[in-house]
Amino acid sequence: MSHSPSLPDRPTLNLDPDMPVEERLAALRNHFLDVSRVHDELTAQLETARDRQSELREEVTDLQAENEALKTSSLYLATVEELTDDQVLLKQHGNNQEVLTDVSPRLYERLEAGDRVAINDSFAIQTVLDAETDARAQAMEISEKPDVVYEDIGGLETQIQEVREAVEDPLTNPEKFSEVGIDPPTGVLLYGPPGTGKTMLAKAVANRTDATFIKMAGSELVQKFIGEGARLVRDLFEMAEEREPAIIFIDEIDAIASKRTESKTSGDAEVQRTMMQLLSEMDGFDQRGDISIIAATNRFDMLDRAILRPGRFDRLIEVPEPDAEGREQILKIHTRGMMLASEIDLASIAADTEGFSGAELESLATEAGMFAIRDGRTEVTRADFGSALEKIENDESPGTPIAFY
Ligand SMILES: Nc1ncnc2c1ncn2[C@@H]1O[C@H](COP(=O)(O)OP(=O)(O)OP(=O)(O)O)[C@@H](O)[C@H]1O
Repeated sequence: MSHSPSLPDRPTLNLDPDMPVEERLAALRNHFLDVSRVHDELTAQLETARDRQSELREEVTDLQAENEALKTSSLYLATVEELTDDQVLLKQHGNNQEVLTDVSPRLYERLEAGDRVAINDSFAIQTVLDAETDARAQAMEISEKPDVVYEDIGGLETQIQEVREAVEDPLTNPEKFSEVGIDPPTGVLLYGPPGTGKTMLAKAVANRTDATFIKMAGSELVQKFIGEGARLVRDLFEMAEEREPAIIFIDEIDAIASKRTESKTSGDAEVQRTMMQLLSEMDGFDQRGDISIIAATNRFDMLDRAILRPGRFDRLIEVPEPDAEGREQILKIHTRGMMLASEIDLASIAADTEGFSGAELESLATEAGMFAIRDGRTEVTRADFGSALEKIENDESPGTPIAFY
């Protein structure tokens, strides 16, 4: 939309010195009138521009306020039920509570019944969710081809083998299963401590099978999108169907599938609904074709056993902390691109890092590299790894159960 109206023509004055005085005077008078008219026109245009400027300023202030509000708090989702003269009737998702709320004129103009909006604790509308900001897009991470390959994963040969059998084979050689007359596993659950490579395994199998990788974090389902969990789970499976072959990866599944707690708060009911939706999606799963589902958890002990029944997450794969050999392989992977001094023996660093996860070993290598940079070197030495170990040890809060030798 353009707001620059065309400028009036500049008045011209032709004075012939041979003209009689009266004619020249008349020409000058006309010119004066022309100039005054142009002046009035320009003044009017200036005023319009000023009005527009202050409108835009107001819009910026509104947007800044919206932006601040969005940054500061958790938001709840609601649907616009009805627009009254100057208020909006909303129905909050999750608890179906109906509220009448005031909105700024700018927002009011944008709203229609049926719109989904994010509201704060005092039911003020913070934003209207359109196609791009829809929770569905925000809650899921979709990647056509994740860039992790099996060779990037250290110390998990058995787990890689198991994941290949349980996920890769059903996608690439489904006849193997039909010939033997068995159903491939429905869901695979990877469990083990944080940072040990569970997400990497899921990404690598998606890379290998050219499947779309769709990740959703269980905690986000119930914390960030309050009232939306069940719908997002439904969307997740729909999205996978649209993009098959696909691998659905639900990280932190314990957030939606924990054993029931004693308390009966509305939060629990919401988590429960999300889990029920997941179970019903999985139960209707075998007609879905080329979709695999992998979940991960650090809290196997907390899981509701209902999700482990046959036909649900019926293949469990433990992804443990790496042993010394695993740590050496992981260090090898994460120092691949580094120039290591010849004195460095990764096996001995592996021996010194008992209790480290893959993610921690990766930070160790990065820290060692940082020490070399600080010292103006491109080659990384054994001493850099020593300093990195010390730094990580000091950064750990007291009582963190990581053993250093
Ligand atoms: N076995 C491994 N081999 C190589 N790198 C690893 C390994 N495990 C972890 N890493 C490194 O740590 C990072 C985090 O790993 P990943 O996200 O796969 O862990 P996770 O088990 O899914 O953790 P969380 O349970 O916290 O989600 C990886 O990007 C990788 O750089």
